[in-house]
Amino acid sequence: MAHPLVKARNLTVRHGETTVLHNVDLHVDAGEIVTIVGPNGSGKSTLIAALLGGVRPVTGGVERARGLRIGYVPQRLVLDPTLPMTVERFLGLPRRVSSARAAEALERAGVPDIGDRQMAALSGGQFQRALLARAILEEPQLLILDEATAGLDQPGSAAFYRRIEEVRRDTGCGVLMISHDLHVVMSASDRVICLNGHVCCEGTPEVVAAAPDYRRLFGAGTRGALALYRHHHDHEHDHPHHHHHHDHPQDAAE
Ligand SMILES: Nc1ncnc2c1ncn2[C@@H]1O[C@H](COP(=O)(O)OP(=O)(O)OP(=O)(O)O)[C@@H](O)[C@H]1O
Repeated sequence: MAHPLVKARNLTVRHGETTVLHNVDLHVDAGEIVTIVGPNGSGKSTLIAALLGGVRPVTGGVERARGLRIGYVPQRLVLDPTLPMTVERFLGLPRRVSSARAAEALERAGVPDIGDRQMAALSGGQFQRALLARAILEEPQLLILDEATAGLDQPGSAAFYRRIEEVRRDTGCGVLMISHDLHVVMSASDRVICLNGHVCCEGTPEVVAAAPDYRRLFGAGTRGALALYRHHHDHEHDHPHHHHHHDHPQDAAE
């Protein structure tokens, strides 16, 4: 295996008395799109916080490639709606960037014309694109997105993920994201990790969609997502990889 950008090994994390993550292993290589799916409260955000270094594991650890540049798109960011701030100025926080660089990042994020708009006046989709543009400005080797399409409609989130794929293609960055949008996940990811306090199953979207643990967690959503995946990825089912742990399946469920 090539040197991963980030690698978590045997990660166990507690919040107070509750063990939120049990022995989680995960890695992301350059150029691949890895998506974490899992029910509410299954530890997805906690896992990302641990990878970013914001949460200390009880056991195990996280290795990042030396000097790794990470671009992070949060689930949401609340700005004071009365605060006047243009998109361009927002992109210059915390470090000022030239107008040319800001414009290029907006172009990459698919919203070339919003630089002079007020942040408070953006639609949900435009706002998330502005967050993506800000993450791109870091020239990340690893882009991490925590439910970046929450609140977007299906075409909006599909368009957002297409942008992510283009950024990956153009820059070669690795992408790690959390998503609840199973249809899109199944068509846009190289690898899917199904989390429920531990890694229930992982592998190509097709392998995960067929896994009993995934079906038990997501039930009816599975078939349509898989059909869509087959439609987009006909004949691209190489290197399936998939493992199971049947112990404590509901540990982290709320
Ligand atoms: N700072 C915290 N202090 C105490 N408990 C926490 C904290 N953050 C998260 N938890 C708990 O840890 C568990 C996992 O939370 P986490 O936010 O990682 O889940 P998630 O999979 O991202 O959920 P969602 O899909 O709802 O965003 C939940 O039971 C949550 O209540």
